[in-house]
Amino acid sequence: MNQRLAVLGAGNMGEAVLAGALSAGWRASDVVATVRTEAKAQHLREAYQVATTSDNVAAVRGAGLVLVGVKPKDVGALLDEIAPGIEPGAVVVTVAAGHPTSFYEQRLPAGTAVVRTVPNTPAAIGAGITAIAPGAAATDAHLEAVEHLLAGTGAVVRAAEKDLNAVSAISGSGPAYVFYVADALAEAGVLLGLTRDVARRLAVQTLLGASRLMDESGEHPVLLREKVTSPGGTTAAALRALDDGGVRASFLAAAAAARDRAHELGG
Ligand SMILES: NC(=O)C1=CN([C@@H]2O[C@H](COP(=O)(O)OP(=O)(O)OC[C@H]3O[C@@H](n4cnc5c(N)ncnc54)[C@H](O)[C@@H]3O)[C@@H](O)[C@H]2O)C=CC1
Ligand SMILES: O=C(O)[C@@H]1CCC=N1
Repeated sequence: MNQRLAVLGAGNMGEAVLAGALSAGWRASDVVATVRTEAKAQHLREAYQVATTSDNVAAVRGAGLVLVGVKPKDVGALLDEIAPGIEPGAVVVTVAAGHPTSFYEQRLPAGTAVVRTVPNTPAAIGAGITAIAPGAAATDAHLEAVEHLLAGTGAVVRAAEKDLNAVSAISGSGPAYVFYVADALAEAGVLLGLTRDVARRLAVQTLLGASRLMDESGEHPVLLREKVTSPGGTTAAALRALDDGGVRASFLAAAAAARDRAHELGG
């Protein structure tokens, strides 16, 4: 498989993967990204010195790695468009939610290796986590090539394809849950009379510090929570209010809703 990379749809995720590939050592001269607007093309050329085009078929010709970065609703038409241009031996890597690898295999030349991935937006700063799963024709060597492609975006884990919609519900959508909590915490500070600026800084730095503490200490979140929660103290009063509000149950329902929606998007 050659090292030429075609990124089809360089939006939030496509651009993050592109940036990660470059930071992992990919040569900009080996990358082409497809775009729909000249403004986006100019941004990509200036920020990354990669080639850009609006022609998906031209982009996949000569590419050993093809990244599908469009929305789930646009994947089918894109695959029909590029199928005649796919190089023998190319690996098609997708970030799109929902569609199983069989959806790609039915539309691409017989025997095309497909690797389905679930990334998340912290990939843009090299702090993401991506789960990858092979389609029917993808070998261990193909998975290793995708791990190399994604190395600059953060952690990469292998998963069974049947679990990818659950992964999407936890880590794919997860950053949105965290931003939701950050916003709610900051608004709570405003309710208590803090300025918006101070409330936002307190919320963001608290999430950052707590995340680093979980990571660096390796301690279970329950133990860390207990260390904050003095018997009869303020945190216990707050946690009771969260439980009364059904927050834990809401997270369970939210994850199940995201998993089910991914299944729907996959047709
Ligand atoms: N945003 C996220 O947190 C995550 C997104 N995903 C998946 O990543 C995919 C992309 O999502 P985003 O990057 O957020 O969307 P986005 O809308 O930012 O990016 C999609 C890009 O594809 C372009 N595009 C659409 N049709 C095209 C075509 N035929 N040829 C070339 N370019 C085309 C659009 O102009 C846009 O720039 C989706 O399938 C989504 O399910 C997966 C995990 C996380
Ligand atoms: O909301 C979505 O559909 C995509 C998939 C996971 C995160 N964002």
